[in-house]
Amino acid sequence: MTSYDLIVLGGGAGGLTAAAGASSLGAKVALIEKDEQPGGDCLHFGCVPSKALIKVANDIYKAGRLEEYGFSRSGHVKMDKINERIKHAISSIQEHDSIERFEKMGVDVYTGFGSFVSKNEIAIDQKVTIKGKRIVIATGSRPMVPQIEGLKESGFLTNKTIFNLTKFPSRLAVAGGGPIGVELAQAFARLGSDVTLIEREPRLYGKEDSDAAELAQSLLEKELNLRFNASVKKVEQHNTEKKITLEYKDGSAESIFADHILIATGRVPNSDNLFLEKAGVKTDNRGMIKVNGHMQTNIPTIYAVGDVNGALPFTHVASSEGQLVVQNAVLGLKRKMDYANMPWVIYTDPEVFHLGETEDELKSRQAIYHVYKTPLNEVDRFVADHHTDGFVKILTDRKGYILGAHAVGEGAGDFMQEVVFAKQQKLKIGSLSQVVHPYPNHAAAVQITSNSYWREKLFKGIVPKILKRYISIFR
Ligand SMILES: Cc1cc2nc3c(=O)[nH]c(=O)nc-3n(C[C@H](O)[C@H](O)[C@H](O)COP(=O)(O)OP(=O)(O)OC[C@H]3O[C@@H](n4cnc5c(N)ncnc54)[C@H](O)[C@@H]3O)c2cc1C
Ligand SMILES: NC(=O)c1ccc[n+]([C@@H]2O[C@H](COP(=O)([O-])OP(=O)(O)OC[C@H]3O[C@@H](n4cnc5c(N)ncnc54)[C@H](O)[C@@H]3O)[C@@H](O)[C@H]2O)c1
Repeated sequence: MTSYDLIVLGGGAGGLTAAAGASSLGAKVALIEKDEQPGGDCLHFGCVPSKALIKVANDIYKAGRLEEYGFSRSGHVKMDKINERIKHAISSIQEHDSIERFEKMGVDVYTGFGSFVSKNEIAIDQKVTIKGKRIVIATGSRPMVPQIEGLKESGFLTNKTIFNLTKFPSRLAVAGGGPIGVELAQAFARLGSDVTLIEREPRLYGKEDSDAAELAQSLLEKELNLRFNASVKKVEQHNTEKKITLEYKDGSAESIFADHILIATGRVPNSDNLFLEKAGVKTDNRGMIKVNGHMQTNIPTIYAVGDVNGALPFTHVASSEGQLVVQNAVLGLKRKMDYANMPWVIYTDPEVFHLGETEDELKSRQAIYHVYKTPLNEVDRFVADHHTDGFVKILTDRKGYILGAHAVGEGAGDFMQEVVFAKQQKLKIGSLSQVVHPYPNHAAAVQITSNSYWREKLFKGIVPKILKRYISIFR
């Protein structure tokens, strides 16, 4: 039986980072991936195809605005051309995640389904068994499909199938208003679909700061048919269309009609079928493999990273956890994950940026905090661009240390990055004021927000009194 320093189960964002990192340090590493090509959900069915689709959708939508300047636009979306763009993005990025590249790094790549035989042995397709001193579970998650009458019989889409449509859906129903639901609903609406988004809760962007959620939702309302406090009760196929019966929390019902229904109601971890019980690894009642801050499961030599551990289901989180595991499992360090500095972005247009605590979270822990907020109509570049929907909001403690930062705005996912740096480096908000921003860039929104910290400091309290006195003496 071949023995390894590290076996990595799953070749997505988390697993690939762990395998590459461990191998670069000289460890003997095995990577097991069930699909033909590594890359995981993000590359094949998630971030990459969705962002390729969003780009096309936004380009087409914005081209429609050219009518304001006397241009005219006509025609229909060609699904095959969109699919080509998506496939091109996937195949170009696939090169970084290819089996060949990992083999060149010295990693032994096994293609097959891995499952536990014991706490240090993994069987691949129940044919070959390999041994590992340490094992990393990085098997990701899959769509959670609720039990809905007639859904399976009528057929439905998930993120695994929506990027392969051959015919453009003129009417699309989307169940679930989380990041997957809102991003794809807006993209299809901008391509020309009549989209109805069905959300069980009373609002969208449930994990976002209330100000950001409220604004982003009000903007989406202009493009989508939104149904709140509603879930899908029944789906019936009538010739080429689906009749979708919605049930509201107040007991009322409504029927809508669509060509397709996308299910985006959450995720389930890929922890079943791994025979975790043979290794003694425990999961919680949702099947998430619970880990401590060092990413260790209840069996200290077995680690779990990425969506499967249920912490934060994002690609950059899976990669950061994979990096940390290399330090702990290969170098024997005791590093801990720092989720407080983990940003995320919902790529609707405008984008919604999130870092650290929201104002609601600060209120509920009765923290003393300050709010510095700039609407984008006070930022020259956004005014010139005619993109003033949005704001930057930075929340600090009494001393000016950043507790949270939230923004809505075109490009917010990029222009807010300097706040992530400042928070991670434990810098005060005032330090962002001292960074020179070339006029008139978008990130100036951050500088203007931090300037208000200085204004408050200089023009309130004891400082203005001292200053006045000093100037009068100086005169
Ligand atoms: C539509 C969509 C859009 C998204 N957009 C973003 C985004 O913009 N930004 C962002 O940060 N996140 C985004 N995400 C989330 C992101 O895709 C996930 O958080 C990320 O892929 C998690 O990485 P992972 O390594 O945990 O799992 P995955 O990337 O899913 O990798 C798990 C791998 O394990 C393999 N596997 C599973 N079981 C076994 C087994 N028993 N044996 C062998 N191999 C196995 C799978 O085939 C897969 O390749 C998006 C998700 C979706 C669905
Ligand atoms: N831009 C990004 O970084 C990005 C994009 C897409 C996905 N993701 C990641 O993938 C994860 C999964 O995304 P998701 O949107 O599938 O899940 P989610 O759990 O974040 O959202 C699911 C939504 O569906 C609603 N819902 C659940 N059951 C329902 C029902 N029966 N009827 C109507 N609504 C229902 C929930 O209230 C929730 O709002 C996200 O949490 C996110 O971390 C990230």
